[in-house]
Amino acid sequence: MSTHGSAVKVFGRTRPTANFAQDLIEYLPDGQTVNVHLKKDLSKGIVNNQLNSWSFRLDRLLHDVSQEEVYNRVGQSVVLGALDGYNGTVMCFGQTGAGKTYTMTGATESYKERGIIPRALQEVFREVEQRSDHMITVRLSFLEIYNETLLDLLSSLKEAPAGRPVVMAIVDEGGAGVAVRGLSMHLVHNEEEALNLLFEGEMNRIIGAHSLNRNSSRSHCIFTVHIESRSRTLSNAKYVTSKLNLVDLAGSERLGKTGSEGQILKETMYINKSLSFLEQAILALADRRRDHVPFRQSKLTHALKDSLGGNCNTVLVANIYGEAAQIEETLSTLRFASRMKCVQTEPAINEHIDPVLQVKKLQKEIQLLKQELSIHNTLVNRTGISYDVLTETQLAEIHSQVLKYLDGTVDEINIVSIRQVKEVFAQFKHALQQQKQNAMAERSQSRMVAETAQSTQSAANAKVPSVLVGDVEGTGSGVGVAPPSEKNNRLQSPHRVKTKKGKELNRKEGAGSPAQVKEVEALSTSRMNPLLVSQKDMEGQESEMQSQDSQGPRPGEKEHFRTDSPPPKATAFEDFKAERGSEINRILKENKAVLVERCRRLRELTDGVNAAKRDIDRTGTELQQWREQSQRQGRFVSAEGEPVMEEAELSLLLRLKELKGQYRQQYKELHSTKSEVKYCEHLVDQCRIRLFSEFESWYNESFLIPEEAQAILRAGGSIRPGLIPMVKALALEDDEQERFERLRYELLANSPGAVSYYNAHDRTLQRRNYSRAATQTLQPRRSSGDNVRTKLPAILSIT
Ligand SMILES: Nc1ncnc2c1ncn2[C@@H]1O[C@H](COP(=O)(O)OP(=O)(O)OP(=O)(O)O)[C@@H](O)[C@H]1O
Repeated sequence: MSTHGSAVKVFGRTRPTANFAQDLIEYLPDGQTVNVHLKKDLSKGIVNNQLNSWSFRLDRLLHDVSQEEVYNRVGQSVVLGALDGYNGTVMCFGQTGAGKTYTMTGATESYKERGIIPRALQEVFREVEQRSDHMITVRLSFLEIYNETLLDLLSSLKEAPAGRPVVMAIVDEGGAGVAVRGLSMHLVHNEEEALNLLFEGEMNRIIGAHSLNRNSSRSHCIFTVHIESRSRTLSNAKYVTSKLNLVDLAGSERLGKTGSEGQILKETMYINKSLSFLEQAILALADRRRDHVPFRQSKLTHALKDSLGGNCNTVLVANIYGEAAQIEETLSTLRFASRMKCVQTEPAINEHIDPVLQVKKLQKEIQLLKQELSIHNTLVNRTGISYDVLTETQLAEIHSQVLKYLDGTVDEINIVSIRQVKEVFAQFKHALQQQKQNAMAERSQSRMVAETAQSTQSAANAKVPSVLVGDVEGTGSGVGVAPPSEKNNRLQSPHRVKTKKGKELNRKEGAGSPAQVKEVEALSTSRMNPLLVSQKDMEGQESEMQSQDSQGPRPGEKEHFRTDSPPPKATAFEDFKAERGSEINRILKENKAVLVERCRRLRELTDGVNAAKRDIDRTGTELQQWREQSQRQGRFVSAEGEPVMEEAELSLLLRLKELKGQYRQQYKELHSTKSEVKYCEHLVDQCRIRLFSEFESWYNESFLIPEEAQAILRAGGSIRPGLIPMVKALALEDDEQERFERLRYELLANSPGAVSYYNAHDRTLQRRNYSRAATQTLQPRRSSGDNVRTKLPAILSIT
C-alpha cells in the first residue's frame, strides 16, 4: 500500500443467483463499470422526466469470482500494510442476503469457502513466521453494535473483573486514535488460536441473537487485529503498531419494503439510522472543504472514526443481490459505493518510541561519548577532567573562582568542561540577580530613611511652635518649647560640629547622598539578622567596602569625629579593623589562613586517594591477567597436589595489599580533613559575622546615634546600640511621655478599670493644652470679644 494520498478502494461483488436481472444490471467488459437500468414507473404517466439509467465505475467488479480471488484483490494488500504499521479497514456493505458475511467470514464449514477474515489471519501468521527479524505481537478483539449498544463478542473468554462490570464506551485517545473502553483484547500466538477466537465470537453472536430473540444479521460487527511489531536486530526504541478492522455491516433495507413492525421495525430503524450517519460521514470525508466530519452521531461511525479515512488503507466491498426484486437496494448500494470512492486517505505508518528503551539507548550513547572524550583528553594531555555531575566541592570551587573574578582578584577562569562553563554562567547570573535585589532594597530603604529624616525634622519643628508662628526664638509661650540653652547645646554638640574633614566629605559625597544611603541600608539589612547573611554576601560587602577606599579618605587619619554626615563605611571599616576591631580581625585572618592551608591539604589528599585508586586498579588488572595466563599455561602443583603460588603472583598480591592499606589510610585522613575544612569555614563565617556586627555597633555609636539616645540605651543595659533599627534608636530621645505612661500603667495594674478613666482624662488635658496654645497664639490678632469663645471647659483633676 502506498504511503501517498489515495482514494478508498471500492469493489462490487455480486451474489450468484439463478434470477440475475440481466436486463437491469449490465456489467461492462472493462470489469469496472456497472450500468443499472430501471423500467419507467407508468403510474407516474407516460411522459415523465424520471431518470432510469445509472452508470457506476468502481475499482473492480467481482462477478462470479472465488473467495480466494476476492481475498487476493480486496484484502491482501491491506493485511500486508497492517504488518508494516499502516492501519487498514475492509468493510462489506449491502442489503440483507447480499453476501456480506459470506465475503467477510465465509462458509465456516468449508475451508475453501472461508472468507477474508480467516484468510487475513492466515496471512498475518505466515508473515509473522517469515519476518523473523521482527517480534510481532497479535491481539484480537470482536465488537458487535446492536441497536446502538456495544457488545463484546469475546467477553466469554475474559476473566470477570472484580468489582463493578466495566461499561463499554468508545473513547478518542488523541494521537492513538479511537478505542473501545471495556472491550476485551486477546493475545494470540498462531493462526489456530486466532481462528478459535473468530469462531467463538461468531458463535456468541448467534447465541446472543437467539437468547434475545433477534436476527443475528441485524447488527454491525467489527473484528479487529491489533498488531505491534518491534525489530529484533536493531536495538532502537522505535516500534510500529496498526489496527486491521474487518467490518461486516448490518443489511441496508428500506423500511417500507420490509413492512416490519415491533422489534424488527426498531432494529431496521437503528440500522438505517447508523448507515445513514455512515453515509453522511462518508460525504463529509469526500468533501475536502468540510472541516468537521460527524463521526460521533452513531456508535458505528464513532468506532470507525480512524478507519474510514485519515491515515488508513480503506477498502469497501459493495455486496449486490442482482435480482430484479432487489434493484432498488442494488442502486442504493452502488450509490453508497461511488460516494465512498471519493474519500481520500493518506496512509501513514504508526511509529512509536519506547521511552524505556530510548532512555537506555541514550545512556549508552552518553557513556560512549564520555569514553571518547576521555580518550581525546588523554591524547592532548588534559588530565583530571570529569564529565560527571559537579560535586559539592567542585561547585564551591567554581563559586569562589567567580567571586574572585568579580572582585578582580583573578583575570580569567579556566574552562575545563561544558558543565563547568554552565555553572560559571549560572553563578554570574545569581550574582547579578543578587545585585538587582540589593539595589531594589536599597531604593526602598533610602525612601524610608528620607521619610524618617522628614518626620524627625517635623517633630523637631513641632517642639518649637514659636518658630512656626514667627515668634522671637525661645520667647514664645508655646507648649513643649525646648529651653534656648538646650537647643543651642544640641546644635553645638561636638558630635554635630562639622570638622574640616567632615566638610570635605560632604563636598565629596553630598549630605544624604545616595551613596551614603546605600551604606546605611547595606549595613542595616545585614543588621536585621546577621546570622542569615551568607558568606558570599559578606565577602561582597567586604570587597565593596575595600573598593570604596580609593574614593574616600585614606585610613590612618585615625580618629573620626562625629559630624553631620558620617564617613563612608568602607573607610570606617578599615579604621575599625585597625583599631577597635583589630583583635577580631586578627582572629579572622588567622582562621582564613588555617582554612586555606586545610583546603590545600584536602586537594593533595584527594589527588593522593585518586592516584592510589588508580594504582589498585592497575595492580588488580595485572594480577588478574597474570592468573589467567598461568591458568592457560597450567599451574605448578605441590607434591600434595595443592596449586603453588609463584613469586610474581605473590609480589603482586603483596603490592595490592599494601596499596589498599595506603588507600584506606589516605581516605581516612581525607575524611577528617574534610570535616576540618567544614569546621574552619564555619569559624571564618562566625568571625566575619562578629566583625561586621561589632563594626556596626561601633559605627552607629560613633557617627549615627545621638548622644542622648545612647545614654538611654546604655541605661537600658541589655540593649546594644547597633542591634536595633536606627529609626527606633532616634525615636528614643522623644520617649519621655511614653515612659511616663508605662510607669502609670504599671502602677494601675491592680485597678484596670481606672485605665480608661485616665485615658479619657489625658485626652481632655491634651485638648485643653492645645486650645490654650492656640488661644495664646492667636490672641494678638483677635478682638477682646473673642475671649468668651476661648473659655475652657471645666476638667476633672487627678487625685
Ligand atoms: N458469492 C457467494 N457465493 C456463494 N454463496 C453466497 C455468495 N454470497 C452469498 N452467498 C450465500 O447467500 C446467503 C446469504 O449470504 P450472507 O449471509 O453472507 O448475506 P449477508 O449480506 O451477510 O446477509 P445479512 O445482512 O443478513 O447478514 C448465504 O447462504 C451465503 O452462503
